Amino acid sequence: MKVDKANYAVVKLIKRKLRYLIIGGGLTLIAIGFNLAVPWVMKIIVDQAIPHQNWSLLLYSLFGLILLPIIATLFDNWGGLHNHKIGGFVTDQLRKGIFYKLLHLPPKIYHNFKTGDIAARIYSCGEIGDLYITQCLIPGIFNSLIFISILVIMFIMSWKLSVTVMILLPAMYYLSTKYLQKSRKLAEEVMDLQTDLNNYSQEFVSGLKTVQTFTQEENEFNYQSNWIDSYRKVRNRTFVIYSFSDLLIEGQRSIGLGILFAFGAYQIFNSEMTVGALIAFTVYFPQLFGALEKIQFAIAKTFEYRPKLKLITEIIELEERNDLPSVAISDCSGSIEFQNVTFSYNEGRGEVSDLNFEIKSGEFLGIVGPSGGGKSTILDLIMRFYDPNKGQIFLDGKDLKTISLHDLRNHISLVSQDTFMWNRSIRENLMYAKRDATEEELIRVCKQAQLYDFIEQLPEGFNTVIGERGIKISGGEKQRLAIARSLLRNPKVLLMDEPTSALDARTEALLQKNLQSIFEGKTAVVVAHRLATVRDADRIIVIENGQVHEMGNHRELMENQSVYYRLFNEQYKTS
Ligand SMILES: Nc1ncnc2c1ncn2[C@@H]1O[C@H](COP(=O)(O)OP(=O)(O)OP(=O)(O)O)[C@@H](O)[C@H]1O
Repeated sequence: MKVDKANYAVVKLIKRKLRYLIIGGGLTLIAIGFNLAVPWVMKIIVDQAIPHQNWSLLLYSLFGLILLPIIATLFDNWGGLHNHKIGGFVTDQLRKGIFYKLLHLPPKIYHNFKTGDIAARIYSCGEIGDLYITQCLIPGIFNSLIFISILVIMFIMSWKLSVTVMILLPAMYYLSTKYLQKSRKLAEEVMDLQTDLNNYSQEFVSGLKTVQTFTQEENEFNYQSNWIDSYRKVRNRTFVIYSFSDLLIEGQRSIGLGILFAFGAYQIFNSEMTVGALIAFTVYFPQLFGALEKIQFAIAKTFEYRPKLKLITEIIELEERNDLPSVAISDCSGSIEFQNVTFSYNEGRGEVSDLNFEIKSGEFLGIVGPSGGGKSTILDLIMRFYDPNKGQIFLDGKDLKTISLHDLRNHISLVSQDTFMWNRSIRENLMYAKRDATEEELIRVCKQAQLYDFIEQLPEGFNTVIGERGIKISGGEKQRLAIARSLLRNPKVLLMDEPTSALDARTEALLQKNLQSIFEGKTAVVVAHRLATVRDADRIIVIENGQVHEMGNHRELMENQSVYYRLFNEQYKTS
């Protein structure tokens, strides 16, 4: 079997636990030895102890017959424990590998994966380690040893009968592997369909409200039904293939045993073989077939798990950021500069181009402009979720790429449009930003974000659990919670993307009043559609089609009578 990149990753992991493999292997080999001795003892009883009425030999042999399988099982399980540890280790390492990689990948890469797809890959790690390695791969290797050992013993007992077995085996093996190839293809199909189901299930639950809003229940149900039907058909076909190979193996075994008895009897008639040897052969033969079955099973499972393993290693081997050597920054004043910055998500899509502007330390900068112009992209570039295709961004005169990512994000905090909250308590969600925050700090930031009154009314207060993605609190409360969480970090640079879009007019006005104190000593960059949010900003940048269209404070921009003036009048009229 070709060792491809995916298998190589597992081989590398197994190598790290070589001592388990050696100890487990040693113990299993001892178990194999004890097991293989059993038919030989039978031969001694039939050929020597019974004909010569040798009672002491019979007694010792009987002891052997009873004890050998028990001791073999003991060693087998002991060895199995070590193999199990290897499987567990591989599972853990693969899972940790995926989690670590996802935590460190830039969004440009992980946005290409679907949630269900990733969940399926994380689940598959357990199958690879616990099922594949412990129950297929390692037993497959040991059964190859058993297979060879039995053949050697058989040759010692009767080479003629062994040659008969050797002729039978390849023909049987060829037939079975033909079916295994078919099952490999089906396994890949089942895997693809399973991934689709995972993705769909995740989307389905999140989209239930939308389905009901647009009365699409029937269409969605039909879509699911078609999917479930095709999945069942593939599963059925897999079952038929597997059942047929079972039938094939059973048939082969029976025919083989019949031929063995016929030749064995013939050899006994010609005094070329003893009855004891034939009895031993009849015990070894099923063992030989059992070993072959397990080898076949291991090969079949290798085909089944290879695509899963490939999907896992595909994530683990993804390139992380190709950063320049970074420097730590313990303190920063918070000045930011964009120099000839051009960036696009995909070829020519979602572009911001040739951005040149400076944000002074302590300045309150507003960013406004039509939807899709590139405002959020600017914030993401400052956070280094993306890097410019051309040009540079500086923090305190240092290129962002040269600053340690950890330090950069310690000094800069982002309240994004799509705030994510864990299904945990308000306290835990807040303390996500600062693990050692005191009660006083929590209260202070919640007051600043106009959230404290709301928390005080809750029976559980800070300990209220807010549901998945914060579903149990309103959009506006979630937004204020996100602001409070960011403030807890006391960042030098505060980036806010539509921080008041979900607030009612009164709460917005209250928060607005607090902005001066919130922004004190910080550089603040606020993206807003509602121009009132940034009206008091020191400077406002108007972004249109990915470019800086105009810049100035509210009064200057109004005098300009350009895009800002138009937007302001549109809002003024509508309100
Ligand atoms: N992850 C992404 N992949 C590809 N294109 C993207 C991605 N995110 C945004 N875009 C595109 O980039 C452009 C700028 O998006 P951005 O979110 O920066 O605009 P915006 O000015 O903040 O818009 P809005 O005011 O509606 O939030 C848009 O055309 C958008 O479709």
